[in-house]
Amino acid sequence: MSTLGAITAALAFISIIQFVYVRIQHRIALAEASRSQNCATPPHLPTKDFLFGLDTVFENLRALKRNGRIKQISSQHQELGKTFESYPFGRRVVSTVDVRNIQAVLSGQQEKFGVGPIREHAQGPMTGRGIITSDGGVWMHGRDMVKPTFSRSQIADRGLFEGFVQRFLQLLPIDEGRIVDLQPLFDRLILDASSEFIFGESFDSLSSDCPVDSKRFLDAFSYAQKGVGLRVLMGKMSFLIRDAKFWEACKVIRQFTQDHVDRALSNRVRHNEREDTEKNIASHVKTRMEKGNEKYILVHEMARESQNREELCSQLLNVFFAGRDTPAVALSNIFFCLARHPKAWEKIRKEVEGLKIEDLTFERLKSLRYVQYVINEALRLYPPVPNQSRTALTPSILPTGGGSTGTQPILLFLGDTVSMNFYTMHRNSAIYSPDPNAFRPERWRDIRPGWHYLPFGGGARHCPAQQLALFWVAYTVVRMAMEVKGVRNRDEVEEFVECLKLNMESGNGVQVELVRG
Ligand code: HEM
Repeated sequence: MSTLGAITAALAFISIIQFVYVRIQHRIALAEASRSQNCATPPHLPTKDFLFGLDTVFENLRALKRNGRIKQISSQHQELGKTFESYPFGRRVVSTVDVRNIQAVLSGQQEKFGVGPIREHAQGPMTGRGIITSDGGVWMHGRDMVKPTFSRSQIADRGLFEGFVQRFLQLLPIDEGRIVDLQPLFDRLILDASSEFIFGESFDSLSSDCPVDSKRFLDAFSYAQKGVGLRVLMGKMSFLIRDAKFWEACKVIRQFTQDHVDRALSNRVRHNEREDTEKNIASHVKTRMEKGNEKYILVHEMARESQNREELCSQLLNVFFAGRDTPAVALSNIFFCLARHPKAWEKIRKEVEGLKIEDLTFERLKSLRYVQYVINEALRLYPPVPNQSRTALTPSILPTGGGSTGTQPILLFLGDTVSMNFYTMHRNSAIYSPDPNAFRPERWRDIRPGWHYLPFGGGARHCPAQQLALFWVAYTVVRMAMEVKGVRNRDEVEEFVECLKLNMESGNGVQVELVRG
């Protein structure tokens, strides 16, 4: 063995000893501190590897590979209760579907929990630090920057979205007796709408001439997204991944975004010269409402709040990362259910009978009760974001889940992870009976589940784009109901095959045949 090899082996050995020592210390400290504060540990996920939990890691990876990771978590909860702990790679993860714990993490004690320790490292090279990756000041500033635009987007130009929907409808093979997978088409619809909203220029993926630089950006984005998934999995060991293409993709993404930011900043200078009489944002909004059809573009609105090129670029990429496809996944999951429940589609058709395109305002869509029930129900059963994690930024206490009765508080140490599974929580029979696993939109007539229903998250970090996303989703459902009489399932597999990338979508797509109304 060369000298270098010997030094590397020695260093690796010392690191392992150090790791083991810290783990043992951590477990002893945890047991002692728990006792002194009347806390108790929750049930453990059975493991043969008490130090590194490698069997847990491999079991999780196998479940992911056979498209069953979320179902695996659900059955672990069925076996072990609402809260349990495991030690993948030796790190403590407390998994919970108990609403009291979830509320504490996302709301009551939210300042004690963060996303930064996992996301900044994994996603930072791609998007930089911003609203999605970071905690504290960077997160708060991102939130302040996007908030006004998202609340104003409700009065945004509907005509623009209608334009995208018309292109989308033209691509549907209605009455052709052909099977179509709606999933990639929804993806293109939302990509075009979200790129227009975020960058001010649609990627035009629904038309055949998608511009070359948009295509390059998108390819780089998909590649880097996969890289981020792997980096989340590998955690601190990510330095072992040797993938030059990932870093090249990150460069392409940032360059593309910087060009848009530069344009927005120079527009702003011109805009200031023209409109230096504008006194405040409120009067600006009023002017726009009077004009009626001006567009809301995130990069322009954010350039009002900050002129820092790097910061703008990172915050924009953070938003694009969160919103590029989630509404498309929501639409796919909704149509997955509708294709299997023709009666629900009939009821939607009945509800939209007589509506015209110009009637489809934000308020009108909200008032279509059955459409709203269907959306709620599909997002309950198949939430696009089925799982969320937070890392303890300081020692903290979860209110419940510990001890033999599962009711004692649980002590968390700095660096422990809390993993919350919304998919399982959304199927709680105490809230969603009868048939919590069945698609029954009518149940929404009588239930107000509050914290038991979190497709858009909860607390300070809940989705700031919820209303905009629900508008896009409801608008598309209604426009399809105006054009299409029958959505017939043509997928031989009846049940949902889970495909977990960053979101959870149907692994078999949404294979249907469409019949004109
Ligand atoms: C149906 C579609 C959508 C769903 C189901 C959804 C779901 C969520 C969820 C569950 C969270 C919370 C994540 C957490 O707790 O860490 C979140 C956060 C976020 N979403 Fe959405 N989202 C959707 C659409 C969008 C769109 C269209 C955009 C942007 C155009 C967007 C931008 C964001 C941002 C920026 C955050 C981070 C908020 C923060 O950390 O303060 N989302 N979303």
